[in-house]
Amino acid sequence: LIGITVGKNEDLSEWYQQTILKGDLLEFTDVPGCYIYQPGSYRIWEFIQEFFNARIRKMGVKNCYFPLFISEANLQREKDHIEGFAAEVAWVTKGGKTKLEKRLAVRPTSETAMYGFYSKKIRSHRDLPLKLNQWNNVVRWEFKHPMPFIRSREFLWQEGHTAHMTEEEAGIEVRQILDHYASIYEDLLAVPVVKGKKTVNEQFPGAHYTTTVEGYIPAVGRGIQAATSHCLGQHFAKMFDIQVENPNQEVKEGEKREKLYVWQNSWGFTTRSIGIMILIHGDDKGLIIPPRVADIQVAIVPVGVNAKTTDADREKLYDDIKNIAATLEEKRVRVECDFREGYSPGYKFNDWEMKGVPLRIEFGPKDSAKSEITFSRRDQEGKGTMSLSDIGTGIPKLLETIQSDMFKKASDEYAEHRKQITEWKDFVPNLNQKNVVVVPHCATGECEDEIKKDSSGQVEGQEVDVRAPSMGAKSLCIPDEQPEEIKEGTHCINPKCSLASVDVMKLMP
Ligand SMILES: O=C1CCCN[C@@H]1CCCn1cnc2cc(F)c(Cl)cc2c1=O
Ligand SMILES: [Mg+2]
Repeated sequence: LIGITVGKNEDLSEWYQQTILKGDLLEFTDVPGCYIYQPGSYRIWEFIQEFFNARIRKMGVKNCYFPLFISEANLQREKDHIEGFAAEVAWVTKGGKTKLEKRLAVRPTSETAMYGFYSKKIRSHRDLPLKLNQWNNVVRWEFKHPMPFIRSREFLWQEGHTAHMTEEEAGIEVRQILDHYASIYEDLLAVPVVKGKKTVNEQFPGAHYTTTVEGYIPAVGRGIQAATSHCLGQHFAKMFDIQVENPNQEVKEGEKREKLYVWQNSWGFTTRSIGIMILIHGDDKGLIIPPRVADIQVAIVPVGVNAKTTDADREKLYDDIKNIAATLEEKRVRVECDFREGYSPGYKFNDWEMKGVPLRIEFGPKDSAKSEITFSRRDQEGKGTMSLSDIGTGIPKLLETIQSDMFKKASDEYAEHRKQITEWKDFVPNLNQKNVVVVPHCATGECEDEIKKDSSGQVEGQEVDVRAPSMGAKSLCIPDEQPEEIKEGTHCINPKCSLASVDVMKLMP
């Protein structure tokens, strides 16, 4: 088992592929864009599910499951919703040898699979709010170059779909969910994100507005969409006839109540999050898994055992190691004792490093004599020691320190590469320095397109975006956190923009 043979900054996509394969997270198949999620990555997905399920349960969201296949009639219910997506839809046209009367779409997202049911289920305002979520897989027949976790033809996600009496109530939930998404990234995956709103160009056409959390991949030098929470407005309610009588209307005897369309939200978080975590935290030795999502948080490797070691001594050493593990497990630390025969400690160290295990403990006769352990953090060079009597409190604390140090390192790097500029002359050069920029912008679509055009060709030398060849700078979001004041008369970053002054700053990759 050899280590990663290429540097992360030398050849990112080769590094990434070796890191996820040798880290036993994922395996390729003979179907392009479809991957095997090995236990290592599926366990991370389970941590995310456990965390998010607890949050949404408190909000009254219930999990459910809708069919994988969507009739063409249903998919077509919302024309402009899918006209831009038609090329991505995968179809089933045969059952065995039998050609299907009507072909069936494999769900690319479940609005059209769910909202016919919503129309039936929601009869009166008393049926509101309706809040359903499903954990499932979706298929989108992407033609851009696939990248494991980041862009695949099939991926796992959760998709939440809610219906509310008012726009205000819907708006509150959109933001609550976005905060939970930010919390999954920051508190679980140690990945910093910027919360904001998508511009009209970048939002999902079926939405009233789209909020988003945007990550940043230092190795690529570009931002990445990390999760979205949309308010769909009444758009789908009109399409699927989801309406209730107005409960607040004053009506005279016998007068009919007016009907109101419900306000809907939909929100999604995908396995792309695992790829983002790998790309941000990994180093030249491969994976680094944040302790809160590490299946194995501590690997204990016996050292100083050799041919001269008597069986009795080795048994004694192994018993001591089992006691160390028991002490840690009592504190709910996830431990693995590596008693594999026939492998050197060095081999084992390399193996656990490639699997990204955040903390390694070595224990041998010398440590035993001093009643201490020797430890190595995966996120930092060097070794430390800790007396056996302290490990029950010291190791859990050390794991929490590793978690927060990983987050701080990534946050500092994101902040370092997020430049606030106001002059067009600084725009392209900053992209070339792997920065994302916060710029004054008029927020019009035309202006955005012009900037994209004016920053694509000229950006030679910019790292090729591992996700897709750079098509120029597209906007990531209008950050919630706006600079305290934007000086009066500040001009849109686009020198050709005809508007006099602007009042928003936008994050551009
Ligand atoms: O992003 C989310 C969160 C979770 C629920 N859905 C929304 C909107 C999804 C947009 N979108 C995204 N991709 C799509 C691809 C398709 F082939 C078709 Cl037919 C539709 C879509 C599509 O509507
Ligand atoms: Mg897409």
